[in-house]
Amino acid sequence: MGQAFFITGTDTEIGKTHSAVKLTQHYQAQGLRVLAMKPVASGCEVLPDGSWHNDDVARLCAATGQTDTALMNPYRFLPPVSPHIAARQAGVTVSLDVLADHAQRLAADCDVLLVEGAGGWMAPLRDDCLMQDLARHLGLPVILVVGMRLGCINHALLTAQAVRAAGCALAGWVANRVVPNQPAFEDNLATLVQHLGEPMLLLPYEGAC
Ligand SMILES: Nc1ncnc2c1ncn2[C@@H]1O[C@H](COP(=O)(O)OP(=O)(O)OP(=O)(O)O)[C@@H](O)[C@H]1O
Ligand SMILES: C[C@H](N)[C@H](N)CCCCCC(=O)O
Ligand SMILES: [Mg+2]
Repeated sequence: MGQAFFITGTDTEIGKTHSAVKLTQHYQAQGLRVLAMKPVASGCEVLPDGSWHNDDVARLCAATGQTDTALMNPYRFLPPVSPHIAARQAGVTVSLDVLADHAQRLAADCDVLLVEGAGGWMAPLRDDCLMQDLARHLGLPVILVVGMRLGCINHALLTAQAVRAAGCALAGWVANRVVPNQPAFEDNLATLVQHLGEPMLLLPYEGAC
């Protein structure tokens, strides 16, 4: 069994999936076999042929070559809302043990497993369970994706502090440029480096990708 990481972010829609795809390519370039997991996907659609589609699942599978979406994404919900609300509306209770079982099966089959959370570190999975509880239950070191834009220093440092307070290891962070010209980008980056160390990856702004 190889390495596995839990990918969290400074917010929703700041590039966790984008970064997971880039990390996948980064490890693949080293000759490593990478698999991905999206434990809970809210914001799905049913296609005309009756199959379910979720953007994150599709992008991760395209990057890794996975086809067994039920294994890598055990819980999927239609509305694009917080997982705990989507699950409640569907009458489903998200089980950390089920997710750990899927993660173990995937990890056994690869060199690097990337598990992408939903939303940020404290996005709820149930009324009594946050994303951080899943990361801790899986026992995974955490990669923090920072969406580089105004406000991200505060969000990044709060998240890093919360990761450590939860007893999880912060394995590293990714600087993901989500806006084309962040004012004083270099100074923002230097401040994050001062507190978090050098990023694992620095991802450029790619326009609408
Ligand atoms: N470096 C980048 N340059 C340009 N666009 C980006 C970049 N990173 C992310 N985006 C875009 O921002 C949007 C959100 O990115 P992404 O889906 O990776 O976020 P996320 O954190 O995974 O969101 P969620 O919480 O829904 O899982 C997407 O449309 C994506 O293409
Ligand atoms: C639907 C969306 N794209 C994400 N997958 C879920 C974001 C959950 C955020 C919860 C919150 O912190 O308010
Ligand atoms: Mg995502």
